[in-house]
Amino acid sequence: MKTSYPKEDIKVLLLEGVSQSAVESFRRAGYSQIEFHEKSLPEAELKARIAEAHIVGIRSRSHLTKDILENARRLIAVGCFCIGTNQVDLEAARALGVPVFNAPYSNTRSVAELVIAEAIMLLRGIPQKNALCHRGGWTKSAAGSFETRDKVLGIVGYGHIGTQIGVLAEALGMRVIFHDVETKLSLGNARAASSLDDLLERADVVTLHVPETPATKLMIGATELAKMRKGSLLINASRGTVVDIDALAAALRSEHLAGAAVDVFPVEPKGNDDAFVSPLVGMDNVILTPHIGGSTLEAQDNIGIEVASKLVRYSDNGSTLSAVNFPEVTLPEHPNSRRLLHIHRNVPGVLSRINELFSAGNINIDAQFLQTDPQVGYVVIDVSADEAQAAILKDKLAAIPGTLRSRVLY
Ligand SMILES: NC(=O)C1=CN([C@@H]2O[C@H](COP(=O)(O)OP(=O)(O)OC[C@H]3O[C@@H](n4cnc5c(N)ncnc54)[C@H](O)[C@@H]3O)[C@@H](O)[C@H]2O)C=CC1
Ligand SMILES: O=C(O)C(=O)COP(=O)(O)O
Repeated sequence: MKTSYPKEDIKVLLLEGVSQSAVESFRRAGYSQIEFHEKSLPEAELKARIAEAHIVGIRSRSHLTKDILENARRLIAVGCFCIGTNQVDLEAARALGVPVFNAPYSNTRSVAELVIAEAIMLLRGIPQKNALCHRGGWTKSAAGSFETRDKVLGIVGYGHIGTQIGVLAEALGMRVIFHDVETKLSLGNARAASSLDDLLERADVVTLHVPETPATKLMIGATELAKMRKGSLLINASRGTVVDIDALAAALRSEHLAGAAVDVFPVEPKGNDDAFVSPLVGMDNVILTPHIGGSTLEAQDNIGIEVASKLVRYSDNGSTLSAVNFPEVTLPEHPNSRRLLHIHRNVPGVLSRINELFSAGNINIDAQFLQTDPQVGYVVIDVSADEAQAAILKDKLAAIPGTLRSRVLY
């Protein structure tokens, strides 16, 4: 399918070593201009590279701020090749007419498996026993070692990952309680705690699976850690901003907590060559992992295919289904029509200007699709027009006041 840019002119910028399955998906769909970087880029370079790109693919490291997005004048869409989308200013992207896609389930299982493994390891005191053996020590003892069976697992954020962990934990015989801001269907025998405090006071292992939002920022600080049971364990594979890391270090030093497993940090190295600095470094009872909760080959492969296919679909066909910041439209193929895409500020008068344009030009509309949210309107118009007429229509659409982005698909 031909788009208003010939496919060979569409520039795809892929950062942070997204899976090769993404590169292959773009190539199979006919995209040849693919710039691939193993790492995230420093801010100035990111700004410069993204200004040239039509499609950009990132993971959790690259921060797409309002300033960077405003500079990306050619940008059609953003793909987060991960679950979290907090690294993108979604409001700014929406206001610019740029849909953002992610992979909401493809690494769920990988995070859940890691958390279950960590719960078992922490309950057995393996991190400190392992560290001691590496130093030539030997403590064969059952002191401080427990089975998971019958222990209480407290899940904070009972969404895709939290529920998956609950199911796996029950298979081990754990008792699962959870806390969420939404009312959630309990899976298996899991029970909602009456509050976050209730959960913290009852759980042997607390595991965090909330997104990064203003409400979750530092939601686990000194006060919350003090409410956890003496000798209990904390796992954080959500976002580094959720836990006050200095307060966690203090709770571990005072032995109020028996151990922790931490995958995400308030400040993370930009790439594999940069140094990792944290107050938790050197604590034998802490499992430290470099934000690899979702980093399995299976997950990355699936994410590459899933997000690339959403980006290709939007680029080729205009469908925005499952965009996280944008009016969602599922579109049929349009074999016998030219398809015009018009994204505009949702202000009075834009739609009537669009329709006037077609009636004045005596152009027959084969199909029209419209979806709006309070800020943005997305209208898709299939017309019986030849290539030249469609190009003229596209220019006229782009000149309508309030237009954010417009494209034509031939
Ligand atoms: N370590 C890693 O590599 C990975 C980390 N993640 C992180 O895990 C997070 C969760 O992922 P999913 O389970 O897929 O998301 P989800 O959206 O399915 O679940 C999040 C749950 O948290 C709840 N929640 C939101 N704010 C809350 C609050 N203030 N208090 C209590 N509950 C609250 C929501 O209602 C929802 O049920 C992601 O947003 C991402 O930041 C995700 C994948 C990999
Ligand atoms: O999926 C997520 O939200 C993650 O945190 C995983 O991020 P990553 O793709 O490993 O940088």
